[in-house]
Amino acid sequence: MALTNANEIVARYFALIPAAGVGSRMGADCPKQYLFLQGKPVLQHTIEAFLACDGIESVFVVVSPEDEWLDDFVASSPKWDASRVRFLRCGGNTRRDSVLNGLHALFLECAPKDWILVHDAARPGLTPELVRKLIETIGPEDIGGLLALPVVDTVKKQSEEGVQTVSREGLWLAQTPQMFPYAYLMDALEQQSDVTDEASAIEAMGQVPKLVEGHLCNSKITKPDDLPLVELFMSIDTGIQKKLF
Ligand SMILES: Nc1ccn([C@@H]2O[C@H](COP(=O)(O)OP(=O)(O)OP(=O)(O)O)[C@@H](O)[C@H]2O)c(=O)n1
Ligand SMILES: C[C@](O)(CO)[C@H](O)COP(=O)(O)O
Repeated sequence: MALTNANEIVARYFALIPAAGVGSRMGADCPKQYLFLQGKPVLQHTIEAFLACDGIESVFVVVSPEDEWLDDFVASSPKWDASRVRFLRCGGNTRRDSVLNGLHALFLECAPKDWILVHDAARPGLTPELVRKLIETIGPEDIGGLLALPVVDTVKKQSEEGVQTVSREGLWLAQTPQMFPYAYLMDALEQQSDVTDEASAIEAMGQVPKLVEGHLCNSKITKPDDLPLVELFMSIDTGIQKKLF
């Protein structure tokens, strides 16, 4: 717990990276977080995006207890300070289970109001600028929020009745990080087991997460075609990306 000189509790920022998926839609011979982009594993890019942010106290990576690639990954990664990067072998059957198990594992490290930035390992194009933008946009009066992209294309909904055009007004595509206070997030995920992201659990508690515009460079690697797209964004000079915000 951080205290100011006046003994006031200062909320800290931690990154929690769910990296315990198998990448079934990618269909690779290893989980997609261990595939290489720009000469580095996807997971290393994601970790380093947070390490480049001074305000991030530590990065916790949740992997599967059965993960057989982690040891080689650690051996070939930079020798990160153990106080800044920690691997937690507590991944679960769903992304929500992995995140909740990770939060439980941090019970003795995090104070209730510490901010947890949950970020998909499969989003390696995250930039420090986007992390800072999220942190700076969410104030102490907010329950928290997430990076997201406003929908700019016409939206079609396909059903047994056929295809309908639905209004894009107010529609956003959720990204990550999704940033919420440690205790509130853990409580929300305890109560909501069938959610695909943290913000859904917070919404189910009657709260309104803040939507902060992200960027396509922060797209999730899900299928094989996503790899060259994300890699292309990684090759764009960061200066240009800064101008895009
Ligand atoms: N049980 C799970 C499932 C997913 N994830 C993580 O959640 C993020 C987003 O999930 P997704 O893109 O669905 O990854 P996978 O579950 O690996 O992919 P798939 O659904 O294609 O199997 C990924 O970083 C993934 O590693 C996790 O930590 N634990
Ligand atoms: C959390 C997320 O990336 C927000 O869009 C998305 O819900 C993850 O979905 P997935 O099916 O677990 O990839």
